[in-house]
Amino acid sequence: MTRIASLLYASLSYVIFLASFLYAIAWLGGFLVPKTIDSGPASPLAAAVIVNLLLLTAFALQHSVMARPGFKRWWTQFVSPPIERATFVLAASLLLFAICFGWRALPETVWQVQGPAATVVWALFATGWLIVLLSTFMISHFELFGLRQAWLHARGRVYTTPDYVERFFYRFVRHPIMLGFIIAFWSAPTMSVGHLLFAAVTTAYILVALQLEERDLLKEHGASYASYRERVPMLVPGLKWKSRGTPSPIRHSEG
Ligand SMILES: C[S@@+](CC[C@H](N)C(=O)[O-])C[C@H]1O[C@@H](n2cnc3c(N)ncnc32)[C@H](O)[C@@H]1O
Repeated sequence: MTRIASLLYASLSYVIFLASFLYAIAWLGGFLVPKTIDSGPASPLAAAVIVNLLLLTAFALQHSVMARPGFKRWWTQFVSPPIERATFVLAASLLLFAICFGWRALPETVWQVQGPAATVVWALFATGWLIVLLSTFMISHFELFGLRQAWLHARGRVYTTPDYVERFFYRFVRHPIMLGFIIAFWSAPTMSVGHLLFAAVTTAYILVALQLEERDLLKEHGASYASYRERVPMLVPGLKWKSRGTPSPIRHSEG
């Protein structure tokens, strides 16, 4: 691909990501969009669960496989490195749309909160998504979504891998993006069976995916990431929850 074509491809992939991200917020919140998590024709319980689990598994597999360094090394024999991340983002966004449109509704209510409590839950829903969005800027938003790589290539600059960061939310937890997702996924004033299935499966997937991500981060950043892992909790601010993996050779006081 030429440099300009790569940049256009990455930009298009970013626009599709933005559309899928906004759609997913409205889909989960049950507002503004034609198809939401609880809308659509009724299906038998077993069929709905199987279809929904298959959709979530496709998304999880794409994310976990395509994000691994070994896969990237193999994959970049066929896809040019400056658009590798944009291709990951495009695949993830299309699968997110597939979840939104393919999801079989299971609208029976599991729990419901009303009045001021519902307002609090909506505020948590908004806070979760805001944490996700802000956290992407605290690491590197444009790197995460593949634009920085294509931009550097278009300008003829050498690509440099960004270092891991410990600023802002990353001072309090190591995975604020995933924390934001978990808050948003569980914050539903009316929790349906389908929404509960979605929240439970995605939370379980996040906990597994974080083990894989941290294993890669440890390999890439070595002792400095091991030290960060010892000092900063994984997901819950103030709660030191040790991840499994290589213990750090460095001793640090808890803080
Ligand atoms: C979808 S982001 C999720 C980041 C993090 N797990 C979170 O929940 O905030 C995944 C990318 O973030 C990168 N990453 C994770 N922690 C990071 C940190 N502290 N600083 C910079 N990049 C980080 C990983 O290398 C990976 O490419």
